[in-house]
Amino acid sequence: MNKDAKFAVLGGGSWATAIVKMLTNNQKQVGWYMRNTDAIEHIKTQKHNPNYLTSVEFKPEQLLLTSDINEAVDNADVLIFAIPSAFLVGELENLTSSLKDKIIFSAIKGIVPESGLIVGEHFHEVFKIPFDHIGVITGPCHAEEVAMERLSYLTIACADKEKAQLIAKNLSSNYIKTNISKDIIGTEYAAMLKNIYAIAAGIAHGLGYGDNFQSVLMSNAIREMKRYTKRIHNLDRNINKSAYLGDLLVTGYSIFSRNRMFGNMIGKGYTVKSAQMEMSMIAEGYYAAKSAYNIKENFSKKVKTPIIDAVYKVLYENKNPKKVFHDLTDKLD
Ligand SMILES: NC(=O)C1=CN([C@@H]2O[C@H](COP(=O)(O)OP(=O)(O)OC[C@H]3O[C@@H](n4cnc5c(N)ncnc54)[C@H](O)[C@@H]3O)[C@@H](O)[C@H]2O)C=CC1
Ligand SMILES: O=C(CO)COP(=O)(O)O
Repeated sequence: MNKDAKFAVLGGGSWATAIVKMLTNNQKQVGWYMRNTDAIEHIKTQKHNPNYLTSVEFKPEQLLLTSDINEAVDNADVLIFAIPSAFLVGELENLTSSLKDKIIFSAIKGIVPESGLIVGEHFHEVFKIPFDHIGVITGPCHAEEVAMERLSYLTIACADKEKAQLIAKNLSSNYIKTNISKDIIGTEYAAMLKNIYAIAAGIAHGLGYGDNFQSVLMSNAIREMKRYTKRIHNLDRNINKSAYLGDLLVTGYSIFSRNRMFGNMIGKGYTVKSAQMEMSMIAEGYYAAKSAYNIKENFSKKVKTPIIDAVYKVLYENKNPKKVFHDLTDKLD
């Protein structure tokens, strides 16, 4: 593993901006691909992303900004994808450069809707990237708190420990601590599932349920996550670790969570469409609810997922949230 590996971040949203900030603490130069050419010009002249985490100041000479995905890929060894899952396939359609020998890390917390695969699996299946060249960057970590340099912990999962250590080292700083993990499948599924549970927490809040119920919801959510991830990939994992329970809690409770915010609007009576239009950011759990529901419907041996089912009914079957959550309360303990 080349210790001088060059990094590129792909994406122009809040998480990509936060990751670039973390990397610039350790790398002389970081590649940064985003579609928006106006934003690129703004970063070059005004030193900050005009649309996301505007308080984060960059040194433009440290950034290799480009709106050409191939240029970013060609100039880097390690590619960190932070494009929302719903737009990943569209972005990858522009790719003509080879991904062979590249190390691909996903910071995306979702399922690729077109393939129904988590991002690592998608790169493995579609681009034939070997699993030891694929990894996951997960939280609990909100981009907004990285911008404020509030102490945060990341988990870096990869089958190849050396690669996980390299990524961890390059993201670390006085406000970022890192753990490494081998559970690439489990951490990725957990990161996708917790977004659905955060939507549930938001709906419950919007409907007027209080903290007492929220804690029961979260307690049931972690058990549901454990059952689901075990059925997907039966590994002896400690579901109480930060990458699983920690990420569920921060997304379920934080004021920065877009998934919770989205759910809250639904609980308050917004339609799905109007809630999405109201938000200038992505709630991955909206897409994940459909994919996670469809995946588990195809499990040969059924797994009990009352919370995913409830969110799916509200978002995709246009069922009344009040009635669905009333029914859900009888299924929790
Ligand atoms: N924001 C956070 O704190 C964290 C986010 N993540 C994950 O990072 C991924 C990216 O999310 P954020 O950066 O937070 O999103 P965001 O909501 O901040 O930004 C959305 C991004 O999507 C782009 N976009 C919008 N429409 C598009 C289209 N049609 N085609 C291509 N791109 C389009 C926007 O230009 C923008 O770059 C998600 O999977 C999210 O779950 C993971 C950990 C923390
Ligand atoms: O993954 C996250 C925190 O770890 C971000 O969650 P939201 O997308 O709900 O803001």
